[in-house]
Amino acid sequence: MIELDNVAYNYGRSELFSGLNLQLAAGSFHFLTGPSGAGKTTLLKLCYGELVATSGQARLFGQDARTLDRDAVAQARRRIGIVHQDCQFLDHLTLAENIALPLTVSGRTVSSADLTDLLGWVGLSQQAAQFPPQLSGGERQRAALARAVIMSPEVILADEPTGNVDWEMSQRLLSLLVELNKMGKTVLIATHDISFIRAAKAQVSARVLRLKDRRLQLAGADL
Ligand SMILES: Nc1ncnc2c1ncn2[C@@H]1O[C@H](COP(=O)(O)OP(=O)(O)OP(=O)(O)O)[C@@H](O)[C@H]1O
Repeated sequence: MIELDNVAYNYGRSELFSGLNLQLAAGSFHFLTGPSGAGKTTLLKLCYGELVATSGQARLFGQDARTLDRDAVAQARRRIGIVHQDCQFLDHLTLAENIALPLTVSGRTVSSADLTDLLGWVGLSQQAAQFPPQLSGGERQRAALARAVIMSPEVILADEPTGNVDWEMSQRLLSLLVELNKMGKTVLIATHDISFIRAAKAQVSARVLRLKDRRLQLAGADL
C-alpha cells in the first residue's frame, strides 16, 4: 500500500531522519512511537504525499510520490483516511457536516442513512447538530475518526488519536481502530502513549516502530 525506501527528510538544512524503510502491507497494523520532535508527524506526511522525501523513494499504492502531480496525490489521498493530531474541524459547520466534508468537497453526496450509521458507530448520534467548539476532546477525536473513514479508505493514518482523552475513551477509540483493521483496513497510529500500545497488542497483531536518533527501528519486546 505505502512503502518508504531509504527515505531521508530535511527541513531546510537540518536532517530530521535518514535511511528510513517502512512497508505498510494491506491489512497490517503498525504503531509509530518515539520522542516528541523525532519526526512522527513528518513521517505520516510522507506516507500521504503531503511532503516529498528529500532523498529515497516513497511509493503510494505502487506509484513513486515524486512523480505524482496534484491530481494524482488527491486521488491517492482518497484511498487514505487521515486523523490529524489537532482534528482540524471547521467551526462554522456542524459535526455531521464536518464528518461529511471529505465527500462533499469531492462532489459526492452522503446519504443521511450512511451518515447516521457512521455517527452511531462512533457514538455521536446525539451530537450531530452541534458545532466543534461545543464538543469534548473525546467527542472531537471520535468525530475525526469518522471523518477519516467516510470515504471508505484502504489505509488509516492516525496522528496521536488519543492525545486529549482519558483511558476509557482511548480504549473506545482503540476498539474502533481494531474493528477497522478487522475489516481489512491498513492502520498506522503515531502515538506517545505506551499503555495504549500495550492494550492494543492484546487485541491485534501489531508491529511497533520507534523513531529515534533519526532512525526507524522495530521497538523492543517491552512493547
Ligand atoms: N514545517 C516545518 N518547518 C521546519 N521544521 C519543522 C516543520 N515541521 C516540523 N518541524 C520540525 O521537525 C521536527 C519533527 O516534527 P514532527 O512534528 O514531525 O515531530 P513529532 O515526532 O510528530 O513530534 P510530536 O510528538 O511532538 O508531535 C520538530 O523539531 C519540528 O519542530
